[in-house]
Amino acid sequence: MIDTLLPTLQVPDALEGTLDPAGLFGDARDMWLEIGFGGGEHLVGQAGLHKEVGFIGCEPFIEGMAKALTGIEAQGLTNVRLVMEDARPVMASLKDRSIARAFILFPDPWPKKRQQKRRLIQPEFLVVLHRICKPGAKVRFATDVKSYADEALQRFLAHGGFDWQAERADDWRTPPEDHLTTRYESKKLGDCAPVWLDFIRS
Ligand SMILES: C[S@@+](CC[C@H](N)C(=O)[O-])C[C@H]1O[C@@H](n2cnc3c(N)ncnc32)[C@H](O)[C@@H]1O
Repeated sequence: MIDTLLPTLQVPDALEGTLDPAGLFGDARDMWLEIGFGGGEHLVGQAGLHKEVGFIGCEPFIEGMAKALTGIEAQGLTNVRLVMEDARPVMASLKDRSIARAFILFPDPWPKKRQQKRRLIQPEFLVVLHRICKPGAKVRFATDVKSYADEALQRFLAHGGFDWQAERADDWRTPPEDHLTTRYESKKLGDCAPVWLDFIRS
């Protein structure tokens, strides 16, 4: 059931591959997705700047959800739906080519070698991300962990359906002009300055 009154979204398993997110807002607007929005600073900030766009944010932790809801209410935003869940089943529920932009900002770094298999950016994750993104959709990945930056870049390019955005490929250490700083990013916990990888879904 999709709750259109509260800015939250429940996704039943039965919707696999069929949920058209544009329908959440009753029109054919572009839909942007943020995976692991943390406290929601970036999600809420972008939603305030782009009221014509519909946003879906996935974050399994209740503290982040509560923070984002507070921000949504404070700004009176009506263009955001939050899902308090692992993003992967949510992504699996979405229709092909239904997302115009996706953000994966400072995902859990799992820096130790034995933990790295838990990282979000896996080949099978990229298959689903590619399926749900429209051709030409922008996908932004950021991390401040060097081994994750290297691994994610290799995996995006190995997929074959994501082109590294040319102007950003020359300048991956400069925050993109349209970026809004996140809480985790400000903590500077990683082992390198943030790396910004912007891809275009081919
Ligand atoms: C390191 S924090 C970064 C949060 C935020 N993007 C920021 O930059 O402040 C990573 C976030 O991803 C969330 N997360 C981890 N696994 C996830 C998953 N499978 N789906 C959605 N969110 C996830 C965590 O709960 C956490 O809030």
